[in-house]
Amino acid sequence: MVRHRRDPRGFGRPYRRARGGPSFRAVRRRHARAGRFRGVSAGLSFADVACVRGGRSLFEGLRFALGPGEAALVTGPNGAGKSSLIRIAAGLLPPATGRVAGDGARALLAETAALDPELGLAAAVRFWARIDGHAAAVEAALATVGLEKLAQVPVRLLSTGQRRRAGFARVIASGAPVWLLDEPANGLDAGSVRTLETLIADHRSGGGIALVATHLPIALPHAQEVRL
Ligand SMILES: Nc1ncnc2c1ncn2[C@@H]1O[C@H](COP(=O)(O)OP(=O)(O)OP(=O)(O)O)[C@@H](O)[C@H]1O
Repeated sequence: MVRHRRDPRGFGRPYRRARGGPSFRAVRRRHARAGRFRGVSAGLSFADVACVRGGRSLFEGLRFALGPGEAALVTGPNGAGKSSLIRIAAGLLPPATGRVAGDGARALLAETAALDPELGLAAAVRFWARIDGHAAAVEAALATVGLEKLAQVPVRLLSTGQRRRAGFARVIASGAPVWLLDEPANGLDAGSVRTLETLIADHRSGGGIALVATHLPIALPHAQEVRL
């Protein structure tokens, strides 16, 4: 007899494992983890923000507001200022004018993963997770991005896509409700992009926020579009 179990993500239909897809237990675990922001307020807003770099105005009057479970997709041609916008959101670059406000810790996935190349992967991610007070979250974060078998491998030996996923593990392990993702799909194969989309969806369904700058297609259902 086939036992149908309700989809743990609450889609109201039985969970059917796709070929090569995650097991029921894995999905349920991931979903439970993603639910950790319920009841915690998260927010991110830009009010009339302008950005000037090297004396050149990149954008001005930028406004948007994200609440729990929401996402924004930042798009635009090369040099439009997508990375600059993410850096402003992360507090690494001051806006020329306007105000950025929000609730909850922010985690940044930038072009470089900022992981010590000489350390083993788990140790390198743990370095940041400790600072964020979530050292115990590293193992699960590596498993979530499918890198658990490479935990002892020095970061410098990882492939481009693996390094990207390692950066994502760092974001997950931070426990921050606000994710700032700069070109998260760069270097990822098609399967890893699907995983990335699922992780962002899980994060949002748990009340997290995602601000995503990308020039590659990423499915972000019901996201606001910020076009530069
Ligand atoms: N530190 C800096 N000093 C001066 N100008 C800078 C600095 N960093 C970036 N810029 C300029 O700001 C502009 C926007 O750069 P940014 O990286 O934000 O664009 P982007 O939209 O992310 O581009 P891409 O799609 O190519 O990644 C570029 O013209 C870049 O040369």
